[in-house]
Amino acid sequence: MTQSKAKVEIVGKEILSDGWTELTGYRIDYTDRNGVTHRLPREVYHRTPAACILLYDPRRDVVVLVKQFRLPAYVNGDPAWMIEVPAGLLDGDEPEVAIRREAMEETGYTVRDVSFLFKSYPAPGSITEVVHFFAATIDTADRTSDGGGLEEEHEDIEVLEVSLQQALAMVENGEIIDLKTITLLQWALLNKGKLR
Ligand SMILES: Nc1nc2c(ncn2[C@@H]2O[C@H](COP(=O)(O)OP(=O)(O)O[C@H]3O[C@H](CO)[C@@H](O)[C@H](O)[C@@H]3O)[C@@H](O)[C@H]2O)c(=O)[nH]1
Ligand SMILES: [Mg+2]
Repeated sequence: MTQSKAKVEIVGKEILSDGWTELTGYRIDYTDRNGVTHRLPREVYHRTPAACILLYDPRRDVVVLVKQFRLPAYVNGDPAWMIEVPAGLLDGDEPEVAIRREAMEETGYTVRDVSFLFKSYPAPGSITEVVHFFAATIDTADRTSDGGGLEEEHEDIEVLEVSLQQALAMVENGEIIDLKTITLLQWALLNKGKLR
C-alpha cells in the first residue's frame, strides 16, 4: 500500500462572529492523498464540550427524558419542543461531574453510579462540539426534586418518563428527532441487560 500524502496547514484565520459561540473562518492548504495541494475556505463554529445521559429504571423499564424549546428546530419548521435525554454543556467541569449536575437540574434525579459509554462529534464538518455519553440506572426513590432546569437561565424543561419501548416507537414515528437521544435509546435496546 502506498503512503497517503494527505496533510493540512492552517494559513489564515479570521473571527467572523464573536457572540455566544465564536465562528471562525479559516483558510487551509489541504494536500490530498495524491500530494496535490488546494487552498480551501472552511468555517468552524467553536462550541464547548457537552455531556448527555441515559437515565434508565430497570424495574419499570422506563427512561427519563426532557422536553424543551429548541430554536434551531423551530427555525427549520420542525417540531420545536424537542424530546431529549438530559444533557448540558460541561461549563469547565469534568464530564462526569457535569452530567451529574445536569441530570439533577433538569430531571431532579440524583444519579448514583454512572458509566461512561463513548464520546462523539455530532457535526464534525462544522462544529467543534464533543459530546460525552453516559448511562445510569435510577429508581423512583432517587428523585429528590422536580428538576425543570434553572430559572435564572430561563430553562423551561418538562420531565417525561416513558417506557423504553414507547421511546423507541417515538423515534420511528418522528416524535424524537434528536441525534444524541436516538443514539442512547438504541444503546439501551442493545445493552439494557447491563443496566441493573
Ligand atoms: N445567552 C445565551 N444563552 C444561551 C444561548 N444558547 C443557549 N443558551 C443557554 O445556555 C444554556 C445551555 O443549557 P445546557 O443544558 O447546558 O445545554 P443544552 O442546551 O441542553 O445542550 C445540550 O443539547 C444541545 C442540543 O442537543 C447540544 O447541542 C449540546 O451539546 C448539549 O448536548 C441554557 O440555559 C440556554 O438558555 C445563546 O445563544 N445565548
Ligand atoms: Mg440541557
